[in-house]
Amino acid sequence: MAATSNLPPGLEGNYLETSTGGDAAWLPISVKKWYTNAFIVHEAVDPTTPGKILLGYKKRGFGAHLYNGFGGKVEPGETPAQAAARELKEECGVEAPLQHCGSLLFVSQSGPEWAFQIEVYRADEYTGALIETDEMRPQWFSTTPASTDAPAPADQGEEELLPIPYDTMWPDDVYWIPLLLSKTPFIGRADFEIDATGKYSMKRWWFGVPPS
Ligand SMILES: Nc1[nH]c(=O)nc2c1ncn2[C@H]1C[C@H](O)[C@@H](COP(=O)(O)OP(=O)(O)OP(=O)(O)O)O1
Repeated sequence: MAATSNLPPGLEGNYLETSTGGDAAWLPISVKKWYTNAFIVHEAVDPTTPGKILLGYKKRGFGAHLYNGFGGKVEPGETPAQAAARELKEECGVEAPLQHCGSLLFVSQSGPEWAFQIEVYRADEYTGALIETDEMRPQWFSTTPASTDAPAPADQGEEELLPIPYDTMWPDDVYWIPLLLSKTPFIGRADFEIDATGKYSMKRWWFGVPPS
């Protein structure tokens, strides 16, 4: 991993680069808005009980038709941790002992002028019953990478899960979800351009982890 000399503007601290790309100039940051994103992850127990991650299919609004964690705006008077817990409950009905695991900065100039500061949380367990809401349809995915030859789960009443659907997620997710899964703290920044069809494409990105 490379040293931190190329940390993008808007990120601070001592971090080692894990991935970077794109050759556009970093966009200026005007208004920063705080958001949250929360994930439930069940670790693999053994080869027949692989790990799984809970994602939600966003049914409307920003990021509609993409799978993501559960989250939204931090409201005035709330801490990001409080907002993460509230959004998780509102969007899929459950409560969880969320732990902060990463901070992400997403910047775009085309469309509404925004810089999203997203605090990312993860929990190993949850309480309550998962429900589909107007905003999100929850779905479990396997955390076993699609390319490995791991055996399919044994037929013990366990549903067979699809791999994480990176093709139907924000394009930055593939760079930091593996860090979330391995419980490695992370930070990152990604700059986006919106094309004529309204699709966000990533023009420059950088992700990193603290030195071990
Ligand atoms: N590039 C990106 N990659 C990613 O993985 N998640 C992103 C992202 N850009 C935004 N998000 C997440 C953060 C947050 O969980 C969600 C946006 O939240 P919402 O659409 O729920 O926000 P709203 O403005 O609707 O807020 P609420 O009304 O409070 O839910 O999208």
